[in-house]
Amino acid sequence: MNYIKAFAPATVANVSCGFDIFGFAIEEPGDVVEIWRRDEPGIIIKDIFGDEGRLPRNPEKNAVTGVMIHLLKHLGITNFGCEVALHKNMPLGSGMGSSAASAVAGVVAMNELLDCPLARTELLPFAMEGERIASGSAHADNVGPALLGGFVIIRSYSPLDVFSIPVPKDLYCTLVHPDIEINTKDARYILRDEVSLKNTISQMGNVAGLVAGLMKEDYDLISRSMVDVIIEPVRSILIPEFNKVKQAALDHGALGCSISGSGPSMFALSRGIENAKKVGEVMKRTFSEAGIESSTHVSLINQGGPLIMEKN
Ligand SMILES: Nc1ncnc2c1ncn2[C@@H]1O[C@H](COP(=O)(O)OP(=O)(O)OP(=O)(O)O)[C@@H](O)[C@H]1O
Ligand SMILES: N[C@@H](CCO)C(=O)O
Repeated sequence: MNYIKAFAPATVANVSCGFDIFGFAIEEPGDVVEIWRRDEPGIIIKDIFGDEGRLPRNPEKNAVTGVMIHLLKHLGITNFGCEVALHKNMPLGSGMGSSAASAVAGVVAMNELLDCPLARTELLPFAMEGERIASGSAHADNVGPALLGGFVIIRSYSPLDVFSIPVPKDLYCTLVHPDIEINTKDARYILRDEVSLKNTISQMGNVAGLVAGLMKEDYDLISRSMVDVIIEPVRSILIPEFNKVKQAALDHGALGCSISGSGPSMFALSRGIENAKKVGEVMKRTFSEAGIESSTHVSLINQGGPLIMEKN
């Protein structure tokens, strides 16, 4: 094979109470990566579209190619050469798993170009290295769902233990991205290292409730469990109008609403597409009343993850 074009989706990490351990993928948007094999060894970034010239062109510093370098090294391949084009279809520092979508599309495309020496699940540690390049932390709650699809749980980081759980068929996500930027690195830096026993107990109850609610298709339990007493109170101060937007979503039928990843995007879960759309409209309107432009995506939970769009 000489050419591969691959897609990987945006993701919602944390899902309220599950900091660094819960995430799910949505259907659109997502990043697209193209790779062309070439005769000389070495990876070259040929083009990046949609980043306004802001992303690193050095292959080691860009998540999309950094993961390819890690994969080739692991496989002991030293004489391989290719050119890479990245189509960025989501904003940087968005909380939509922008760096993760690039990393997953990159590692999946490279694995395909090499005739799939590794199974999809085995690509996860390499995709996580893309997150380390982007934010200094190799968290898996964006790359896990972008790679595997579905609602993903990271039970343990060491050893890595990651799996998907079923979700109700009529569960929709509304993702609203206000036109501001927050870097994951900064949003992690402001978190406290210590958590009180009281908050730990609340959070554990909600984590267990959310998993059970999703698996039992119990919408009320999902709703009661979408509470984050540890991270959201600290990070929400970085998002203008957070409390108003959240309240508007809840008042209009959302099961729950919180920060997507490290923000500034906010997500809500709703039962049925009509509810999810209505929730999106009020969230957007509430941002807009404060003079903040935003974009909205309404989607089922993406069960498929990445796609090979073309190969030859
Ligand atoms: N291919 C890439 N796509 C996006 N960001 C990248 C990429 N490669 C490197 N980066 C760097 O990663 C940083 C953005 O990553 P960050 O994790 O903050 O944003 P995000 O992926 O949108 O957020 P989140 O993980 O909260 O959803 C930027 O500083 C950017 O320069
Ligand atoms: N779990 C990570 C996700 C970043 O998108 C964080 O919240 O920092």
